[in-house]
Amino acid sequence: MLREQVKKWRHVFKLDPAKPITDDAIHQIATSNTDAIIIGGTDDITFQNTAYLLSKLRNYSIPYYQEISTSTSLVPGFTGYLTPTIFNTNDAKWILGIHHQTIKAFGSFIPWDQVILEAYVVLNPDAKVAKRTNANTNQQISDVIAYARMAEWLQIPIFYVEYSGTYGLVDLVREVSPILQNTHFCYGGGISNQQQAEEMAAWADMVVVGNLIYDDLNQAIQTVKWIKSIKKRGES
Ligand SMILES: CC(C)=CCC/C(C)=C/CC/C(C)=C/CC/C(C)=C/CC/C(C)=C/CC/C(C)=C/CC/C(C)=C/COP(=O)(O)OP(=O)(O)O
Ligand SMILES: O=P(O)(O)OC[C@@H](O)CO
Ligand SMILES: [Mg+2]
Repeated sequence: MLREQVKKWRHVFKLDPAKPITDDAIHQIATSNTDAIIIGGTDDITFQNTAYLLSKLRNYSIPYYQEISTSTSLVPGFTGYLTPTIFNTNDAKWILGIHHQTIKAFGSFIPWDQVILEAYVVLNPDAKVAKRTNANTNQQISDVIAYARMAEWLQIPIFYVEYSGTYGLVDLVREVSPILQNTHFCYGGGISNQQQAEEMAAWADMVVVGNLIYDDLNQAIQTVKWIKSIKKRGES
């Protein structure tokens, strides 16, 4: 089951189809010992730019997942599909509304064993994803803990604390960490150096590195060893 594979991920790179990247950079990412590559972003994601990245990644044995942000950019051929639901918005369309429309359109063609739900809590008010989804980013730690409990209750495979574009609150990640037992705890946002990578890896099950790929590829590649060398919570 893909869902069981995903729960083993410790380090993941997120490639943005809207950003140019060289074949050499893709090669370095795909052979970096990361656990998986996610392809996704908020703006300017198209079938064409997603299919282009998929065509490059097909040369490698690493799992590659599409994180679906629009139904028109869905591309067949990925190892699996990550489907976000935004917990901290009042706008129902980003919770399960667009999902309903997409499921209605695709009907029996959906490969359900490849589709994995991610419960997002979006916390950087300046991120495009926060603006797009009308996220209520002004959350207390106790609010995020309650969202984490909901993800466990609903048996959602991934709980994603998303600070896209900025480094988040370690205290928040530390306090949410023990709540999640069966749901995989993902942190993403602003990882750009060893200290940040290690701090978040101590509490999150999985850390996502995105922008650093485009800002400083060599440093991004190093995050794999930094994150994987840290024992995560509960490990002796
Ligand atoms: C044939 C085939 C491939 C079939 C597969 C069909 C399939 C998998 C169906 C699944 C059905 C389903 C449930 C689909 C969901 C459809 C959908 C579009 C849902 C909406 C998802 C959603 C809430 C999107 C909001 C945006 C978002 C959360 C994007 C995720 C990526 C992300 C957080 C990027 C970070 O963005 P940011 O850094 O802010 O911005 P930039 O990177 O652009 O700067
Ligand atoms: O791009 P950064 O800030 O590294 O964030 C990674 C990921 O969580 C974005 O969805
Ligand atoms: Mg981004």
